Amino acid sequence: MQLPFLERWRVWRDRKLASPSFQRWAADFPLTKYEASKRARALFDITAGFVYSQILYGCVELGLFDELADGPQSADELAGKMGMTPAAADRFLRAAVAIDLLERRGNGRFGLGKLGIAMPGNPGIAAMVRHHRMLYHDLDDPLALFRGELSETELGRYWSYAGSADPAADGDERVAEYSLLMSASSGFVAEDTLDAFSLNDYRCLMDVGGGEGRFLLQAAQRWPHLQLRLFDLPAVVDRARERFRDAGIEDRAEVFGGNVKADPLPRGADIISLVRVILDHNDDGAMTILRAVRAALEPGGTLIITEPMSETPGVEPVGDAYFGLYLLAMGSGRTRPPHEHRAMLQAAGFDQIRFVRTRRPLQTRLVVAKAA
Ligand SMILES: CC(C)=CCC/C(C)=C/CC/C(C)=C/C=C/C(C)=C/C=C/C=C(C)/C=C/C=C(C)/C=C/C=C(C)/C=C/CC(C)(C)O
Ligand SMILES: C[S@@+](CC[C@H](N)C(=O)[O-])C[C@H]1O[C@@H](n2cnc3c(N)ncnc32)[C@H](O)[C@@H]1O
Repeated sequence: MQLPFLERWRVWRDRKLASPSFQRWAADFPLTKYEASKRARALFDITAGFVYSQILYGCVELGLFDELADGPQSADELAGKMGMTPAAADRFLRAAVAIDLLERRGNGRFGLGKLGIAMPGNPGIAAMVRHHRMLYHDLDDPLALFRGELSETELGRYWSYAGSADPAADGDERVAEYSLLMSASSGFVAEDTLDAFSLNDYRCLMDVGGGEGRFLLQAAQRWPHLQLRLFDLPAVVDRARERFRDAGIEDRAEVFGGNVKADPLPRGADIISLVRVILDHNDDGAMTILRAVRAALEPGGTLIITEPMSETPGVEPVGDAYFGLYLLAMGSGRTRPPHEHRAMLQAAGFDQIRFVRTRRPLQTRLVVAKAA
């Protein structure tokens, strides 16, 4: 069959672009050389990505960002703390400078660079970086992961509920680690969501899959009239209860332990939140959760879903490449594009579905819906 004209033109163009002689020409020609070098650099950075990640990991493991937050130091001063010879320390520090984690200062000293500067104030990022060792391990043979040839993955073990037939039976030690990581990293998600959507007109917020309660703690601070409820697996809610006690809000915050896929949710909240919850579940599980939420709301009650999504303009690699592979390694769930969220919400009995702009769509996107 003859291809349409546009397709034939694309085939011709791609053959041309693929040829090394054209690439050499394009790298010299004034009108194409900027784009040519941009593309070469982008492919190089993808190739080198793991190396850059390991440098970041090394900085975090060595506590370099906190160490240098108090002022710059030389390689000689840092070498002992890094457990390296001064020459090795110098090589490591130069590598970190090259990717903007650190910066050269006067007298051969090293300080925080324009990317590293964000690290000391955001300990959640360091926790995230550390736990990526498991992901790198699971991705050692990416095709084996896609072909389902790995009998077990490190991330699957870590996120115990992901592969568990009865997640509510999981013990304390299995949930402690991931709950802490989520709590440490939930700052941006909670802040950006609550800045984008006011809860001023609501009476009772129930956070389903609320982890250690960081989202509710932030909501409690902003809206002192709000009653709070947290629903999560039994071993997780024990940790949330402690947090609420420490924050002195135990009289406003009730906790409920259970399995959202099997147990009915308590009724009475006029708004329910699902924060980084739906993406963890395959379509059947996600629909079960949405239906359980619908059943817990009166008609007109509100649901907010806040999580990273697929097909997010400007940050496409985060939804599809990063979380796509992360969730595959975890053993369940996927990021979904907005139109799939909409269709699932409609099928679960919601209407007036709207997407609300968030500050950093890379971290989280927000959809609001009403129980029909
Ligand atoms: C000074 C002049 C001339 C100009 C100013 C220039 C300027 C604009 C400077 C800005 C400086 C500044 C304020 C920088 C701030 C930087 C920040 C806040 C950086 C934040 C970085 C955040 C990162 C790297 C977050 C990473 C998050 C990750 C990897 C999240 C992973 C989440 C996972 C794995 C979640 C799992 C949950 C599950 C299981 C999927 O449900
Ligand atoms: C990715 S974490 C998000 C935690 C928190 N919302 C946040 O953003 O930091 C997913 C949460 O859902 C909870 N969860 C997973 N499966 C569940 C189930 N079947 N029933 C109740 N909670 C569940 C987990 O225990 C965990 O706290």
